[in-house]
Amino acid sequence: MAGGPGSGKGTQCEKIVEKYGYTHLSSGDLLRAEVASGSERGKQLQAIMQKGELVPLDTVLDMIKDAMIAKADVSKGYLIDGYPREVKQGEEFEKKIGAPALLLYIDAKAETMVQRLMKRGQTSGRSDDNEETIKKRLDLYYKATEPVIAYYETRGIVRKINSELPVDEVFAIVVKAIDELK
Ligand SMILES: Nc1ncnc2c1ncn2[C@H]1C[C@H](O)[C@@H](COP(=O)(O)OP(=O)(O)O)O1
Ligand SMILES: [Mg+2]
Repeated sequence: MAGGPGSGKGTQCEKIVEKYGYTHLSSGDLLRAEVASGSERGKQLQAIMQKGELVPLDTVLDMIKDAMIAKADVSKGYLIDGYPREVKQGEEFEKKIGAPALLLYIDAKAETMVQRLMKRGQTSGRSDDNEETIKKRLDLYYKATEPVIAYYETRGIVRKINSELPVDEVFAIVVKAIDELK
């Protein structure tokens, strides 16, 4: 699953997990868990995320891979949220893990994403949900992450989802895209 910060990825993932029982892996959540553990690596990650930058590729990919392996026996499938963030991450994922079956592209306007993040920032406790970091995250999204979508478009696995709609309407489109796969 791809989409800008605040586009609604986490919200839709939660609903997908509820309906399909897939294993949800959010690269952001994995990284935040590492930060919360207070480890040395967590401290380095915190500094990078606070600036709205991308953490080193190998760190994220190893975390995702470990989490996938941990669930391999019981998983009905994996839902990966917020990764790849740049084309290089996508290429490495294919090499180390495999090719994804579907890319859900959760699409909202920049203005909408900023509004949602500012609102989320009132309660999320996320140190990157502030105006300055949000702006950097959006810039980075347009620069680094949008090309990822073009990369997967050439393989015909991208389904673009209009995330300007209310949550349940967005989810109805998501369900259609997933069910078409089966
Ligand atoms: N379709 C929608 N309509 C209105 N608000 C939405 C929405 N989808 C998500 N939101 C809200 C929930 C959150 O407070 C905020 C960001 O959503 P999120 O799921 O945390 O985004 P992401 O994981 O892509 O950063 O926007
Ligand atoms: Mg999220």
